[in-house]
Amino acid sequence: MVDVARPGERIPIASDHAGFELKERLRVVLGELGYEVEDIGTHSTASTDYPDYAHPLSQQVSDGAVDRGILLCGTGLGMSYVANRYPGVRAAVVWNPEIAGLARKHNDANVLVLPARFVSDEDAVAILKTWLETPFEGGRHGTRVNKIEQTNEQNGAESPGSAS
Ligand SMILES: O=C(CO)[C@H](O)[C@H](O)[C@H](O)COP(=O)(O)O
Repeated sequence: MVDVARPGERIPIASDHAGFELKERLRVVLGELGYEVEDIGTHSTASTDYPDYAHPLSQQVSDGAVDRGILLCGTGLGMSYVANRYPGVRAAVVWNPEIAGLARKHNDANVLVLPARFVSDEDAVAILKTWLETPFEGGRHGTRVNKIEQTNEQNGAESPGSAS
């Protein structure tokens, strides 16, 4: 589980070419909010492959080198596919501030994924601030989050077809 972001915290951010311009905007906002931004790239609008940027950021979050990270691509989907393959990563594609809050409150999302071609700069900033500042609620949600990476057997669920 991750706490709300703290001033001075190192936060990696990465995008493909479709998310580059919004990444540049959010880098400035993160700096203004007092965070240490690690820009993994990409560094232009030249066509790139999103996994090349999602993998290094997700590995850092999975390893515990950082508490959280931010990914951007056109739809957010490709970045989220990659990030959620990493143990301990809970990457949420978010397109409005309400979902940003719920991704933190209910899902303890530690990677924010923005669909850069489908959100305005204004909404993206509101989403980012909500995600950084909203605590996880724990309780029943903690029970559920803990089950994400457990197998059916560990969860005590009956395997499909096991009913006698
Ligand atoms: O999620 C994606 C791919 O699954 C992103 O939307 C990419 O940014 C998008 O596919 C890039 O498309 P392009 O036509 O190569 O610019």
